[in-house]
Order: sequence, then C-alpha cells, then structure tokens
Amino acid sequence: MGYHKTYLDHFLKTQNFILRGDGPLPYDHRHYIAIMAAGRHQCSYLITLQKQEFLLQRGDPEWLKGLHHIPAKLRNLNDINKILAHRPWLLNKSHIEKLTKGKDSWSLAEVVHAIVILAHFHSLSSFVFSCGLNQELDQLASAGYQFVSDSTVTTKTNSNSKTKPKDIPIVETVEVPVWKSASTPPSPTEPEVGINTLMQRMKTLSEQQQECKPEELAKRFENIETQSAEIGAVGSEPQCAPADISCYVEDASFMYIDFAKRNDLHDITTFRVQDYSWDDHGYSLVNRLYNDVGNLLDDKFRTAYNLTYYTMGSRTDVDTTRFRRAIWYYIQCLFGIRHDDYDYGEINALLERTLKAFIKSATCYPDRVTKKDYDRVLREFHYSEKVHVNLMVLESRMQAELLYALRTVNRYMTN
Ligand SMILES: CC(C)C[C@H](N)C(=O)O
Repeated sequence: MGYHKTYLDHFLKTQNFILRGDGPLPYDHRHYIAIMAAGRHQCSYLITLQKQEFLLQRGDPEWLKGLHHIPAKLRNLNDINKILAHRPWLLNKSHIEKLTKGKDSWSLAEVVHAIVILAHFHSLSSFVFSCGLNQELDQLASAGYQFVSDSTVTTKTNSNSKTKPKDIPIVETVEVPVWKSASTPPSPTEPEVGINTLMQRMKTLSEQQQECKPEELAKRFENIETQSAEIGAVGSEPQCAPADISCYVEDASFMYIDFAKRNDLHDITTFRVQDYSWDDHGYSLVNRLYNDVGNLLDDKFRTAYNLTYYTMGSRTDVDTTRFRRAIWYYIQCLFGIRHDDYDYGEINALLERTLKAFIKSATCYPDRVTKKDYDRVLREFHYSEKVHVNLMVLESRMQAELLYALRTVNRYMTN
C-alpha cells in the first residue's frame, strides 16, 4: 500500500480506529472478530497478525484454540460473518434480530462495530491474496522467518530476548522481496489488450456519449451480470484449510455463488443504489450507530474511488476515469449491486476477460489467487498500478458488503 501514500493514510486511520479507537466492543473481541473474518478466506497472514494483537490486548489464549473455546456471544457472529463474506444479499433482519435479542445479546452499536470489522477484514483478505502476499509470507514462514504486527519480518533466532510483555521482540529485520512486474515477465497465455487499444477505446466511448433509455441500461447491467457468472475463477479450488485456520471457521463449504445463479427461494432482487446508497443512507447510519466511523470510511472510499496519477503504464496525462469506474462497478455487480446512472456496456469495452477473471477471483475467491495470477494480469502496467487495482477491489467490495449490512440494519430498526 506504500505505493499509494494518500490512500494508505486513510486506510491506517480507519483500521486504527476500528481496532484501537473509541467504540462499543472490547479490544480483545475486536481482534478475535478480525480472526474470524480472515478465517472465511483462509488468510493465514492476517490471522497470524491478529492472533498476536489479540494476545497483546490480554485476550484469553484459550480462545485461540478455536470457536469452541469462545463465549457464545462471539460465536453467534458466525452466521453474519459467513453471509457477509460470501453472499451478502442473503442477510436479513432476522439475523440482526437473533443477535440483539435474548441471552448473550448484542447492542445494535456492537453489531455495527462488528460488521465494520468483518467487512474490513474480508476485504483486506482480498487485497492480501490479490497482491500475492499470503503466499509470499507463507513461504517465508516455512523458511524459518516470523512476521510480526508492524509487518516487518524477523528471524526466530533471538525471540526470547528480554522485553516488556507488551513488546514484540524484533531481532533482525529482513527486507521482504518486492516483485517487479517487469523483472520476470511470465510467458503470456493469452494476448492482452494493450494500453494503446485501451486508450483508444476510452476515447471512442467519450466521443460516442449517447443517451440511453433506462430499460436499455438495465439490460446492459443484466448482461454483465449474466456474463460474469460464466467466468471461472483463476486458480484451482483450495485444499481444506489446515487445522490452525479451520478452528476459526464454521460451515467452510459455504462460499460465493454467482449472483445471477442465486436461488430465487429468497426472492432476492438487484440491489439498486438509487434506493439505498452509501452517500445518502449508509454513511449517516453507520455514523450514528458507531462513533462517527462513517466519516473515516467515507474519506477512504472517496480516496480509493478517485485515486489517479493520470498514467497508464509508461503513458502520462491519461484520463483513466472510465477504466477505473469500470473496475469499481464490475466488482459491485458481482454482488448484484446496480448503479442506475452507469452504463454497464463500458465494462465489456474496457475490461477484457482475463482481467475480469482476475477481479472476480480477487473479490469472490481471494484464496485462489496466487502470485502467478497476479503476474499474468495487466502485463503492460506497473507494479503500483496492479496494487491500485487491488485497492479498488478492497474498497469497492467493502462498500458492497456495508451497503447490504447497513440496509438490513436500517430495515431492522424501521419495521
Ligand atoms: C489502475 C491504473 C490503470 C490507474 C492509473 N495508473 C491512474 O493513474 O489512474
């Protein structure tokens, strides 16, 4: 994230606030919830870090043995954790009701705090995998390195040096290798649409600018949604999670399914942003229920959505808005979210199949994305630009999850 300093600043402020700032949940609970969230995507990197943070907050080490060792109140979060992570459209008021009523109940403020932590760590898992970090750190771990919560990597040699209990012993800091996309170009599997073509297409789109009827726009959205269901995820189905991850996961077989193939039993329709949007609804609700966190989230979303350096690979002075919008809206389309003023036809003009497959995997099946997939995509772009795309995956996905969650909380409160 260090490539994108303005964004990083907002990211850290928010993460710091939800884990360490004012809020209804006890600190150890916050880190445990983060572990449960990362567990849904088998993100060992985040799980390891959050376990350390949990212990630093004087969390009960017994809990780290798994879900069977935690209080019922926390365990009750399992349902909304898995639904939000994989099929957020299934969330309804009965889930919120179950948490807030009866024994071991949650206050609504606590529920919202938990939801924000869950969404943050689900989406951060997407980022970790899509940048190839999980794999990299697993390899370092098996080579005998330990990584600690400030993200530096240390060797194990001196880990029992005298330190205050709250300090983490840091011994030798090892530079984490950084992959440059240009250093070892992978053998191309499929020719990619080059940057020149992409720029040409963006130009044509802005020249064409025709008014489209609402029905036509709705049809274009549905086309993209149906086509997305035909795009397979990159990578192969992951193995069963190792015991030190699966102990934090319940109902591991519950995964993403394509929105277009959802079961109509639940009578789920497209989520229309004109009816419930972040700007007009979600933002103020989350602000009200949880210490103004909406302001931090809003700044972060806005920064990620608008971030640009006017570059594409080695080209400068390029207006990249259309390309970035196509990525942002494609991600939300995977969860059945439609922005009625966006022409989804642009997605097909600007995002080719391999890029769509990468984005879909990063968003919906992050644990399948490997460094190889990362290398193969966007070959003419710089490393920092690939990270930029992954930041959009993180933020657009997080916003999608929060939109569903907050709409449900609102329904619970109003009827
Ligand atoms: C994702 C990238 C193509 C973004 C581009 N480098 C920009 O500055 O807008």
